[in-house]
Amino acid sequence: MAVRVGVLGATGAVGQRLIQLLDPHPDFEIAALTASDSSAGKSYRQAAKWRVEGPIPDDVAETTVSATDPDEVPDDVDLLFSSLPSSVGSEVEPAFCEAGYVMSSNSSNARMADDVPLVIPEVNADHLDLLEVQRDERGWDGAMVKNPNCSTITFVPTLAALADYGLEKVHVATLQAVSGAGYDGVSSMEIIDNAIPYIGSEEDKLETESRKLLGEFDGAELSHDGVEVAASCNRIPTIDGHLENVWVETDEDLSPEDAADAMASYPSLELRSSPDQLIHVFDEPDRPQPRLDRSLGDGMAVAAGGLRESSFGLQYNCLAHNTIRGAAGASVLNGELLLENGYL
Ligand SMILES: NC(=O)C1=CN([C@@H]2O[C@H](COP(=O)(O)OP(=O)(O)OC[C@H]3O[C@@H](n4cnc5c(N)ncnc54)[C@H](OP(=O)(O)O)[C@@H]3O)[C@@H](O)[C@H]2O)C=CC1
Ligand SMILES: N[C@@H](CC(=O)OP(=O)(O)O)C(=O)O
Repeated sequence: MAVRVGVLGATGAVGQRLIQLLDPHPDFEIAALTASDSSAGKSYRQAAKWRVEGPIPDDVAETTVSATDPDEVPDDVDLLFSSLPSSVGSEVEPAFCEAGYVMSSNSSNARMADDVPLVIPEVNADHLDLLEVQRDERGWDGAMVKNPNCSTITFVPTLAALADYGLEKVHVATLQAVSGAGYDGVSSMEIIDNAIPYIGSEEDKLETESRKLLGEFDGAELSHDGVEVAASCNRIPTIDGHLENVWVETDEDLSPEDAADAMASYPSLELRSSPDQLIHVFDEPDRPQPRLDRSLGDGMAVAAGGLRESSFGLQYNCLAHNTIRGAAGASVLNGELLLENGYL
C-alpha cells in the first residue's frame, strides 16, 4: 500500500517539482498540500501559478490547499516533504516533527544541526541513523532529514568518488541557473546579458555542507571531514542546471584517467528514483553543458567532464539539474531511503 504523503510549500517552484515527481510515484500517494495562509482554502489550481512543463495532475489540481500547521494535516499522513522558505521552515518544521510526522526537507534551516542528518543517499546513507540520536535528544515521535543545497549536491558525489585518494583541498566555482533563485528571484533586467558574482550565503553552504556530508557517523556522533573547501558562486542566465568548475588536491597521486574511472564506477543505489548511472563522465572537453546534459538520468544524475591536470591538482567540470537532483528529487530520494530503512 502506498505511503500517504504531504507537501509543505506545495505551491512554490520546488513544491511544483515535488508534485511532478510524487504524483506518478508507486510508493507514495499525495494526501495533503500546504502553503501560506493566503493560499489556504483554495483549490491547488487556484492557489498555484503552475510553471513547470506539463499540466497539473488532475487529482492534485482540485485538492484544497491547507495552512501549514500540524493541526491542518491529516494524522494518517506518514511522510512530509518540505519546500518552505527557510525562515518559515525553521519555525514550523520542528512542530510537525514533534506532532509525530516524519519529514524529508529541502529547506536550508537546520541542515548543519548536530542531530539532523544531511543526506545524499549515494554518498552517506549511513548518516540516516542519526535520527535515533535526534529522537532521543528531542523526544520526537517524528523525525527530520535534510537534503543539501543544490550546488553542494552537484559536486559532492564527485568528491565522494575520489575520497580513497585522500581529499586535501577543494576549490569550486559555480555557474548557477536562475531557477535556483525561484521564479521571482532574479529579474530579467538583472540577468540577461549578464552574470552576477554573488549569491547570498551560498559559498558558506558549499564549504560547510560538503564537509558534513563527507564526515563519519560512529553511531553516536557525526564528525565532519577535514577537507578544506573554498567556493565562489555565480548566477548566470541559464534556466535549469548548475555547472561547476572544481580543482581537487589529494594526498595520493591522482591522474585524470584514474579520476574518470573512479567517478564512472561510483555506485548508484536501487532506490526508485536512483539513476542507473550516478556520475556520467564525458570524454569531450566541452561537456557537460546545462542545456544538453541536465536531464541525464531523468534529472537525477550528475555529469562530469574536462578532467585534466592543473597546477592545483585535478581539475574538472560537473553539472546537475538544480531543481530535480538538487532539490525536489533529492527530497524524494531521501523519502525513499526513509521508507527502505523502516522509518515509515
Ligand atoms: N528554487 C530552487 O531551485 C531551489 C529552492 N530551494 C529552497 O526550497 C525552498 C522553496 O523554494 P521555492 O520553491 O523556490 O520558493 P517559492 O517562493 O517558490 O515557494 C515557497 C512556498 O512556501 C509557501 N510559503 C511562503 N511563506 C509561507 C508561510 N509564511 N507559511 C507557510 N507557507 C509559506 C508558499 O506558499 P504561497 O504560494 O501561498 O505563498 C510556497 O508554497 C526554499 O527554502 C529554497 O531556498 C532549494 C534548492 C533549489
Ligand atoms: N541558493 C540556491 C537555491 C537554494 O534555494 O538553495 P538552498 O536550498 O540552500 O536555500 C541557488 O540560488 O541556486
